[in-house]
Amino acid sequence: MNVTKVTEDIYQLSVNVENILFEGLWEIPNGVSVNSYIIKGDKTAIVDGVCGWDGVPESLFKLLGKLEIDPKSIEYLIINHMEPDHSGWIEDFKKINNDFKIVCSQKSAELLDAFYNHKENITIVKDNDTLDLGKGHVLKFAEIPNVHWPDTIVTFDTLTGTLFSCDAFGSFGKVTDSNYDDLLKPEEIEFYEREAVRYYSNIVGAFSMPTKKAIEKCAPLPIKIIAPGHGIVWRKNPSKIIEDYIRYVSYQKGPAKEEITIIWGSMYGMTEKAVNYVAELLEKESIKVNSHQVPQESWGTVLASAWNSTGIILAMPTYEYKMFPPMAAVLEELGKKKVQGRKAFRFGSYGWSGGAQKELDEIMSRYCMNWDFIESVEFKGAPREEDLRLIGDRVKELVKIVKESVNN
Ligand SMILES: Cc1cc2nc3c(=O)[nH]c(=O)nc-3n(C[C@H](O)[C@H](O)[C@H](O)COP(=O)(O)O)c2cc1C
Repeated sequence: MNVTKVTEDIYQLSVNVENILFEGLWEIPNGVSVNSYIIKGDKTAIVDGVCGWDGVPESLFKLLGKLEIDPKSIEYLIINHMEPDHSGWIEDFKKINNDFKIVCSQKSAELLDAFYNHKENITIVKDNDTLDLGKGHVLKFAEIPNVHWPDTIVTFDTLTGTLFSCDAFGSFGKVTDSNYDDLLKPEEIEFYEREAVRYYSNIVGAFSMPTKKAIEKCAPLPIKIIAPGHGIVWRKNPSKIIEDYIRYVSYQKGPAKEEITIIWGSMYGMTEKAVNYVAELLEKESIKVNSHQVPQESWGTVLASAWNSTGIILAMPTYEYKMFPPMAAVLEELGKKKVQGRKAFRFGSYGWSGGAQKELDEIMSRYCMNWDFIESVEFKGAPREEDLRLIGDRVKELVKIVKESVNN
């Protein structure tokens, strides 16, 4: 647990979570932080909570003691959204203070009842409602539904210009007590940028349109600091994470970066021979390439690369008259996350009937993915010289199309 000062009267309590699948599903090789904030006016408020506090209430007492905060003095608990990674601690919080008011959206209040059977002392807030904590800390609220739960709000401290943005502007990656952009080295900022794409594509990406609306809604606020529910706090250059998020939103429909992601699977190495040929060929082209074998690599990793990439190469054989199953699973997930408008090419081996291509076409159409494909190459058994040559020509054509579409 890290306890740090964000700015005058505002503190962050943050916990790193590791060795779990986030949402029970997404691999987080570099962990994730869950951040909570305390605002000390004449009255004290806590914004969101962190799940997984150990030894509550003792450890929490100790931490709040460090900040010279009497837990019983916390008058307001502001719930930006009810997802249990931020709200799962309410029961524990009640152990240290049972006399507090909850501030949240109408939808959060309904979820609070459903998840924790809590109905008392709730103030419902809507767009532009305010809460005066004293000492100039007037908090203003804005509803940003579906970023990423339907009940989500952001809380803005008008005195310090701090936006408590919940899941918006968040990233994966565990933090230290230097989790502020002004305290991090450029390579550490790059690390969090990679983790932000992974977080965005895995967790928020399906809600890119609501995220776009949320960014537009927050734009008029005089934001000086962005304090998200996950990842680092942006104090020196908050516009960096806003601009990054604007890019991530736009990547959903493409074009994205000048990158190609190869997603491939192979049972007996026939398709793999052609994948290796393509990988060697691409080394000579000046374009960034990510290559992921399924099912060996996780959905989350594949999705993060695909989100960033304008070009996608799919390579898989036919399996029981359909596509190699882990490829179908990954592609369905890309479809559900609405990864659209990619420039793409597919090749793969078959034994007798084929069938992979038919399922690929069905998935593309079912999820309205709108990928622009160069004609596929299928080969029986092992790829011959002429198959590899044809595949190579089409890969070069893809590189050209990707570059043109990014630079137009
Ligand atoms: C379990 C299994 C099911 C298969 N089903 C089909 C099929 O329905 N139609 C077909 O044309 N080939 C089928 N094949 C043959 C493969 O597509 C062929 O062996 C191909 O070369 C495998 O490529 P890979 O080594 O890249 O996995 C199947 C192979 C296996 C092992």
